[in-house]
Amino acid sequence: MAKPDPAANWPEHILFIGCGNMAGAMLLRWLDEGLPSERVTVIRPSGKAVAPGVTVGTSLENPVAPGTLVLLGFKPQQLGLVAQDIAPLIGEGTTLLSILAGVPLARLRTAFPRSGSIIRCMPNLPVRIGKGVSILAAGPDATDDPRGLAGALCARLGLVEWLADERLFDAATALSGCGPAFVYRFIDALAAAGADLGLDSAAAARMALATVEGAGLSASASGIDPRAMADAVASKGGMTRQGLDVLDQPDGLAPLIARTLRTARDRGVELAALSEKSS
Ligand SMILES: NC(=O)c1ccc[n+]([C@@H]2O[C@H](COP(=O)([O-])OP(=O)(O)OC[C@H]3O[C@@H](n4cnc5c(N)ncnc54)[C@H](O)[C@@H]3O)[C@@H](O)[C@H]2O)c1
Ligand code: PRO
Repeated sequence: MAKPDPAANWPEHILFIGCGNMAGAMLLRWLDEGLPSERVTVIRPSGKAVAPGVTVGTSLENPVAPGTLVLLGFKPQQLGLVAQDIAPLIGEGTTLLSILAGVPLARLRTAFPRSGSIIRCMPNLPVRIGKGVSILAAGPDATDDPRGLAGALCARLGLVEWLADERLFDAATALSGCGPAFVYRFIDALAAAGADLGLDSAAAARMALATVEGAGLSASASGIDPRAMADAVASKGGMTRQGLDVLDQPDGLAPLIARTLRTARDRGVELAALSEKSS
């Protein structure tokens, strides 16, 4: 039987424009998954190495070859300045995958008028271990192959959700793009509350992290609704219900999280405006 080709099902080339925390996590996961490193070029002002075998440069000098997937991994506020330099080098046959928070497809098309299909992607940091979430949206000018390519690449990072209505992109970003930070805050708060009750603070931090990890994994393994999972923890007449009653008060956890997501979502509109101003 023929050996599987490790280079199969990857784009001919992936060009990263900017490769910090988020794009770096995506790249390292794809390399772990078998993406041949010689197919990757990274452009970043620092010129610092990313991973063995990956070519790194400080600026884009030559036209990008058709068949290349170009991942935009810099900050939304830098769009105008970066596009001014690189857009003339990105033409037909390329696919643009943008992870820029807040920046709509229409703005990306204006910045990269000659590029092939443009797809918006909102990943989150757990992609590094294949447990991420990637939200995807494409405009009507995106053809089937680039959509399939983006979907397949993101499937290697964890859950993929396509959004039919791009207007919900900032809401989805607030939930899963920003979500890990909100969960990390919860872990911190759980640990601090335990320490406040007299536990050793390092032990409380270990317990809080393992509790959130175990709770997430068991909810996803069981497929049971989290509300029912909470009820299973709350023995009748026991301690948990008293705690849940505090969280469930009218000014408790639900309105706090709703306000958190709304505020994060609304920043997307401001980022879109800043991406307009940066040219
Ligand atoms: N951090 C996250 O969890 C997360 C999640 C989803 C999406 N994003 C998006 O990812 C993008 C990057 O965010 P980050 O948190 O990784 O920030 P970061 O600061 O870690 O990375 C930004 C990268 O852009 C590079 N850069 C700066 N100027 C550049 C230029 N002129 N040309 C090319 N590269 C340039 C920097 O060197 C750096 O590597 C943002 O658009 C953000 O909205 C981030
Ligand atoms: N990090 C990016 C931001 O904070 C987008 C989601 C997570 O804007």
